[in-house]
Amino acid sequence: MKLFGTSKINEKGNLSIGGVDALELVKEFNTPLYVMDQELIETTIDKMKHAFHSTRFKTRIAYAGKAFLTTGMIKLIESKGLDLDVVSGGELYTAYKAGFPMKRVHLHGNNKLINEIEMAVEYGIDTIVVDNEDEISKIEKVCLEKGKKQAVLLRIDPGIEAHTHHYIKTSGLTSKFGISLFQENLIDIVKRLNDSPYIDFKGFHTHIGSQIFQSKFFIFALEEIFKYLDKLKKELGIIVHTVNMGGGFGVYYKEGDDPKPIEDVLSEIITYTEAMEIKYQIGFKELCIEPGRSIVGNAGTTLYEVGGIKETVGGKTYVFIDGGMSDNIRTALYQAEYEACVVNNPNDTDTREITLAGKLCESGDIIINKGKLPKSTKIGDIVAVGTTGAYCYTMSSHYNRMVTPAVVFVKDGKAKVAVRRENYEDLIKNDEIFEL
Ligand SMILES: Cc1ncc(COP(=O)(O)O)c(C=O)c1O
Ligand SMILES: N[C@@H](CCCC[NH3+])C(=O)O
Repeated sequence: MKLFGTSKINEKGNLSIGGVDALELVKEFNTPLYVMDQELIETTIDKMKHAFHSTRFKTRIAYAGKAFLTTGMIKLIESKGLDLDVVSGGELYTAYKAGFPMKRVHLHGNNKLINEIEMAVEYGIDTIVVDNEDEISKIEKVCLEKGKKQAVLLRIDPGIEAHTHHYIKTSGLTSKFGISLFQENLIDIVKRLNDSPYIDFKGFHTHIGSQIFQSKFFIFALEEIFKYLDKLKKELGIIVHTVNMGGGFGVYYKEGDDPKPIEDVLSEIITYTEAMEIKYQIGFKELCIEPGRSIVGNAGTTLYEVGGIKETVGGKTYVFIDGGMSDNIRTALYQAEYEACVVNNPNDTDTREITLAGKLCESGDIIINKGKLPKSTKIGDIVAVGTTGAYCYTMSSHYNRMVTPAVVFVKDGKAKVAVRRENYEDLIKNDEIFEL
């Protein structure tokens, strides 16, 4: 398993993360356990901030909370000076309760509920990213009622087909997100936003998908947007303040993945935008991005205990773990691939092909298909699965009434609980006993 950040093999030959032996983490916090390498998150953010910088325009990085969000994570994001992208009332409320500055919050969603728009306007968040025409009337109505004006970006779909899994593409002519750049009445929508007394139209947003390795797709998207900004300025005299490029920067999951260092991708985007700005002279002032996975993905490791090993007559070897698709649905949903190791034997090269399977009542409850673990792997061993920092905790479920694992942050030899492990009482706390 490729190790990132502070993960290493310690003097006892065990995997350690943030200076804490993974076996000690298991003793204290049990399994399954999500472990987040705090230092790696912090250094990744620092690298991004350093690379995503221009002397020609302002830059902002908003962390996409959907990747991994807890109150502690929000505090970390705040301390690092990033903005926050939220996509529901629940995420917005978490940010509000965590004391995150609302002037650094951006709200997304293709079907924002009236009460979510009301919360956003009331809290005084920075930007609502308008996803479709119906939403404009909703925002205007809320602003009229509250006597406020709301800054918005319009999410456009530049029709760029990035090479990533079909389910995590968000651009293309049939996408559920945003308004196509090729939609005939786009210009009328822009005019409507620009003329609305309740709306401060700031510019455009786009997000072409997730886990994208080739930076050329971001460049293609930027090119389409800048061409459109030029047209807007020439035809309507509208000068756009902000362009938000979304997130989507790919990370390493398994052998063969070769993402460009994030700082190189971001520098490329800056260089290209500076060139576009010089070429078109459209007077825009601010470039934003919204990375999620590239901030937390490699920083997460999930620890499980092996409960059984089964050799099938068909020649497949299953290693059963005490979690599964309830804590990581990505393999079932996107055919995601991961690497794993046995925590007290991470470098053993005498391996065999295994299927790392969960304990849920579903044949597709697999974390790793065709993985490798030592032949010596046995019941009671602790298995670590790498790069589970993004979209695992946040996509966890209670299927089969599984409890959500604890999340711990590790740094400088200390582990801190970010989310306590659920217990069976938590599972029934909202159930009502009604008369039959
Ligand atoms: C609008 C928007 N912004 C940002 C992100 C974050 O993407 P990623 O985690 O791939 O950086 C997403 C998720 O794909 C998204 O839909
Ligand atoms: N949840 C997806 C990516 C995020 C999609 C959000 N637009 C994944 O795990 O890869």
